[in-house]
Amino acid sequence: MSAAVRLTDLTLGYRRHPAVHHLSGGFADGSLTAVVGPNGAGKSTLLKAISGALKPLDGRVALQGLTARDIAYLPQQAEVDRSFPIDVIDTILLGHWRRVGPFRAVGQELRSQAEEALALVGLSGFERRPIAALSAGQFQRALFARMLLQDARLILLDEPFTAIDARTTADLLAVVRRWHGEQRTVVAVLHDFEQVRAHFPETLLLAREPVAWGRTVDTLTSANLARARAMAESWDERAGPCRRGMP
Ligand SMILES: Nc1ncnc2c1ncn2[C@@H]1O[C@H](COP(=O)(O)OP(=O)(O)OP(=O)(O)O)[C@@H](O)[C@H]1O
Repeated sequence: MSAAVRLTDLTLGYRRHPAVHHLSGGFADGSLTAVVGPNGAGKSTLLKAISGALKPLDGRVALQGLTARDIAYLPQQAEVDRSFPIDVIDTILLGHWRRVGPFRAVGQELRSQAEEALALVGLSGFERRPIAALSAGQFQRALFARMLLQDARLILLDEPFTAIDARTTADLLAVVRRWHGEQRTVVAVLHDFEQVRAHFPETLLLAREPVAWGRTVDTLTSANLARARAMAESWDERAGPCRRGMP
């Protein structure tokens, strides 16, 4: 299977402090992959780089046949500002902004698609509710509805089920399965290993450097997890620029 996203000797960081070192590999087209690892392992940083929001310090992210409009990116809930005075249906319709353009009116067909997406995530009847008045789980459902409408080939989810109740998680996992069934490429940062084992066939175990990447059964072994923990214990948060590969 060809790779939708290929990473080549990728090094990422902030103000030249590396957060991900020398990562090479690919997310196969249509694959469903969990990215796991200790706190501070660089998981969110990797998703930001794939989405195009963060420029690599070194190496490259190559998107095969995909442009920015083919990517849907769900940041961690804490990074989303909900104080904006907008209701649920307009939030969902923003998922279409790239296709419709900012100045064209939203037609009835689009509105029906938005309502269908809301029904799929269990939010029918919430169309006119301001987003500030949704629970965390309802808001996450709304963001999934927006991604359904976006119709993206590559879907990046950063801790989509953190602080979300079991029922909402089950409903949103069904949406992830649907995307997988439609051969979209899905990459999700997750912390719950049981959930990963049950629902995600591929896993990248990251501890700033890749510890293992492949089938979940081969990646999430106790030896690999112990290695990732040991690597996390030796991190120096004030480490300087990465010098590996430099003369
Ligand atoms: N905007 C930023 N500016 C500076 N450093 C950052 C920034 N964002 C992340 N970092 C640092 O980069 C490293 C990796 O962070 P990242 O958030 O990617 O890890 P993570 O694996 O997603 O962690 P968690 O599981 O805690 O969410 C950490 O040392 C973090 O402090």
